[in-house]
Amino acid sequence: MQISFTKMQGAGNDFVVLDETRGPLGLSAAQYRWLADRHFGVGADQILSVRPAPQAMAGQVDFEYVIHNADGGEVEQCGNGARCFARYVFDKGLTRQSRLRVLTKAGVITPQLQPDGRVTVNMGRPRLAPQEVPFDSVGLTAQRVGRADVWQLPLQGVAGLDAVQVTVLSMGNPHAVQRVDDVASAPVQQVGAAIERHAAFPQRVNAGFVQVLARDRIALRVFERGAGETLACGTGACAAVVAGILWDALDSRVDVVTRGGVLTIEWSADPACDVLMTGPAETVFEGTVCIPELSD
Ligand SMILES: N[C@@H](CCC[C@H](N)C(=O)O)C(=O)O
Repeated sequence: MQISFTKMQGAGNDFVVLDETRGPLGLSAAQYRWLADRHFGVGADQILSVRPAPQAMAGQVDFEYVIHNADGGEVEQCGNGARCFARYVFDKGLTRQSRLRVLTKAGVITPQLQPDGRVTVNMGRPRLAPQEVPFDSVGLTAQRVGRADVWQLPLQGVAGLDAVQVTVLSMGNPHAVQRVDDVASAPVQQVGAAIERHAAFPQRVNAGFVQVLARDRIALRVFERGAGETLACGTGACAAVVAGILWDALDSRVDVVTRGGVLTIEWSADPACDVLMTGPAETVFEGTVCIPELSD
């Protein structure tokens, strides 16, 4: 099957974007994996499928978008992807609105194109209750840091560590955030992979490593569920800032320095309030590709 695609990136987190506004392409998980493969396919951290608003929600949302990780699994939310999505539908002439209501698996988000080319997305409220992550805290102990629970997560000797301390929350997708002294030398690969598949996270988890540089600036690396370490993770940046504010280590507007660029996150510290994320979203190239017949 031959398909057209657009390659995009937001702070170096890269995407293959597929236009499914005229009907679903019906790709299998193996075909998503193939598209994401950097050696045999196009190469991406995630695949974004752009769909029309479902009929039952016409008038309430403008579009729907579906996210698949590089491992082929469908997931709930993607911050950098949400910005690329908004840039894509506007630049392709699929809408003339600069503010959109977009249905995702985790609910409705509202991206807004900014005059400087960046995109701000209202990512909704953070979900802090363990069952909403989901996070199975049975048998684990927590300590209170500021207003956050910091859980002792056993690792059984991964990277020489018995346990790591994480704050757990959902931005529509699950995150476990830990504070480190030096993010550059943090064992993100080994510890991130162990946290991603830790038994306490029944749907696996994205693992964030945060170095607090100032009350309005952090450095962040994220080992993403289903994709490994990426150059930036938008929901990971939101989760890190929410955790840092709850630890009383950050103010309400924070620049997040990732390996691929800077994202600005705003949150008022009220759990009922939404998190705002602002950052870049750019098209890299367009192409067509012949996808092999692959089933799972
Ligand atoms: N890169 C994304 C997050 C993509 C999904 C994530 N790997 C998950 O499995 O939840 C972002 O920018 O938020």
